[in-house]
Amino acid sequence: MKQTVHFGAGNIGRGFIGALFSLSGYHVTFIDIAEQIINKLNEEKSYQVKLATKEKETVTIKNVSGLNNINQESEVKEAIKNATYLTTAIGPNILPRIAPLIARGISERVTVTDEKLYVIACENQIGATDILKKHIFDNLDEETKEKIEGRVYFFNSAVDRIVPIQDQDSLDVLVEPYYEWVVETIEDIPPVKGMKIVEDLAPFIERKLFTVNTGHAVIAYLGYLEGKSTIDQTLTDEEIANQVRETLKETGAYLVKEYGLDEEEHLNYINKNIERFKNPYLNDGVTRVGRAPIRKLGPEDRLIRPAIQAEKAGLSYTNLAKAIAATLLFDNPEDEEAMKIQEMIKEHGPAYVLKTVSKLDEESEITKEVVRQYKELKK
Ligand SMILES: NC(=O)c1ccc[n+]([C@@H]2O[C@H](COP(=O)([O-])OP(=O)(O)OC[C@H]3O[C@@H](n4cnc5c(N)ncnc54)[C@H](O)[C@@H]3O)[C@@H](O)[C@H]2O)c1
Ligand SMILES: O=P(O)(O)OC[C@@H](O)[C@@H](O)[C@H](O)[C@H](O)CO
Repeated sequence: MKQTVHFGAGNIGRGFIGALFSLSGYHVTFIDIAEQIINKLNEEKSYQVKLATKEKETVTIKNVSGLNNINQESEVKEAIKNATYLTTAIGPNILPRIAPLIARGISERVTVTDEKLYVIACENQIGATDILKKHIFDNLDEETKEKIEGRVYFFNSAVDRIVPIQDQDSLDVLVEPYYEWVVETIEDIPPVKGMKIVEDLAPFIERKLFTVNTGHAVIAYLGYLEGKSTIDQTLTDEEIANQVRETLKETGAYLVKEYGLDEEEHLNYINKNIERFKNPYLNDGVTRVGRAPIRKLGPEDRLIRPAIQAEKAGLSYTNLAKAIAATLLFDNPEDEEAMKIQEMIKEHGPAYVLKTVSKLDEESEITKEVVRQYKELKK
């Protein structure tokens, strides 16, 4: 049986990427640090992916097993040796931590086989596979780096499926019916059901990140401020729903200009995504969607990059500025990054966060607008 290795047996790992490989005839070895999930995968050897619809359709995912990357290094390296694909859905911040083990696995693999290995990071981050590749290469010797040529391939990708936080006692995963997985390559690679191949990922990842994730962030942060708990519940608030639409008009104007998208088609894409957010069966929490605000305020991420690009293109970014201001007010005590931001604001003020986290000049027009809106929202 064909083999694949997937790092991160969480929501997207089990509910999307691992499931697609299993349905394409692969045995999926999930690698994770969560001992409970790994044990369950090895005991139960299958799980259900349940659709968040009225009918609650389910698909059984078979041929799965698990390994712990902390205490099963030799087994993980063996799995990497035998795999056709190596994918991740672990969170962008974790990529540097798993890279040394992947590098050791690849180093051993290229001494025993010439078979091709395809590495794809499935994270909400522009160029995530490039970043993972850099960390892997930092852990390889010169000889291995040369050997990798023509044997190990790295493809960037965009991954889209809303998967909320799950009941931790079961391997089953509730997912929305919609999905899109876009992979950038010009190589002729082994088929995987549901994987869409493109030559240029930029319009796909930016369209996804700056529509789905920007829209999601607006709902999460404004919803949190209003004391809402889920995304669909927040969207019943007319004012917030309108704010989402206005913000997506701003990112849309940039995307249409930058990538020559058809305006009407893009408006349909926005509307389709707003409908996805309204799914009442997902029960997706504002704190999950708003998680890790330091990452989300990064210069290349869903809020800052479209604001910078809009400003450069002479387009409006006031609604994006409001979303950024709301992010600065996300004070969820259970979110480590939110707490760090709150401490920074307390000591140095909001402009300092934008300077250090988002790399925005304190005197920039975007910073001034965000700070103005921060003060308004705080009232
Ligand atoms: N959930 C979604 O709706 C969704 C959709 C598209 C993309 N994504 C992206 O997919 C990625 C994963 O998100 P998720 O929602 O599945 O998160 P998750 O928290 O459900 O899953 C992450 C998994 O990684 C594991 N992990 C953490 N640190 C690890 C380490 N050092 N070694 C091994 N395993 C480790 C965790 O135990 C967990 O099982 C993120 O980049 C996210 O942005 C998520
Ligand atoms: O995963 P994050 O933290 O980057 O973003 C939170 C959500 O917006 C995200 O997980 C979406 O549900 C997902 O990107 C939909 O494809």
